[in-house]
Amino acid sequence: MGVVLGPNQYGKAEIRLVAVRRDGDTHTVDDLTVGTALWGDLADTHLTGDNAKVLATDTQKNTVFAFAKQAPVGEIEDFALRLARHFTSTQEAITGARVAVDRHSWTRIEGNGHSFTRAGDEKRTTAVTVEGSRAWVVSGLRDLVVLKTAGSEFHGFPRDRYTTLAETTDRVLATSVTAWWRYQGRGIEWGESFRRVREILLRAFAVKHSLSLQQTLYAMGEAVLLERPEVAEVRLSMPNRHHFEVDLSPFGLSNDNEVFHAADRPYGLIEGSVLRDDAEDAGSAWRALPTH
Ligand SMILES: O=c1[nH]c(=O)c2[nH]c(=O)[nH]c2[nH]1
Repeated sequence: MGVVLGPNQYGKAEIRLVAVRRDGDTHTVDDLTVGTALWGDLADTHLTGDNAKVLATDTQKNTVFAFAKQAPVGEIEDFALRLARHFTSTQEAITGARVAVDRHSWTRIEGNGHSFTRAGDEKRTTAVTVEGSRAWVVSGLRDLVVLKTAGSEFHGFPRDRYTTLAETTDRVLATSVTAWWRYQGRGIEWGESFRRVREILLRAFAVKHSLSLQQTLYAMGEAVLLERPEVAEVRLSMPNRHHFEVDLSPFGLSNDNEVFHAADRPYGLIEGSVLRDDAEDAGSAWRALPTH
């Protein structure tokens, strides 16, 4: 029997970077979590411990901080592309790099140039992969929590001996959306595209009369692809945040779809991707994409 080294990569995960830019008393905060991953000719370190080709993960972390000083962070896609290209172009052994960035948003406290409030849990994300002269960009968002109190049904599912779930034609539908979308083409306005895709996802969630969260997922992905030519594929992960009608009959009260127990676990987890049938090949776009 022989043993060989399989696919591998290494980098620094969850680098917490906060960069403040000051324009007089008007300050801007870039609050990012950055992850790097490099791959290439790295058999030696695994097989013999020879580290001659291993750019230390500590150096990768330092590079992220230094880049934030040397130029404004700007759009997270551009920041990630600059870093990934730096690693692949300066280290001969490194043939590929993925840089993932989450942006945590801060909202200015009205009337004050240097005080902020955390805008909630939602994060804007990107994961950029560079191999040689090629680059792939997968951007998205995480923890966008949405809820609707009408326009959601769930029925017609099989009833076997273990089924207790009641059919419903009027339920509360809630989820925390994680979305990734893969870009194709050139000259993309990252910020504008992000804002438009986010709007489209929200509108589709709100407007689509839902017979299942799966149907809503497809409608959300489809809406993005119909309106945004720069997007080749959308992947969605949506936990079903169940809202169970509480039985108030022990208290002599009726419950006419008004009072719910919002259960946090377990939850249904509905995931899927929607793509153009003529999408550009995904190449290495999804390689090593962090899914947490
Ligand atoms: O939209 C839903 N999809 C399911 O697959 C499912 N399963 C379940 O118990 N409730 C729901 N709701």
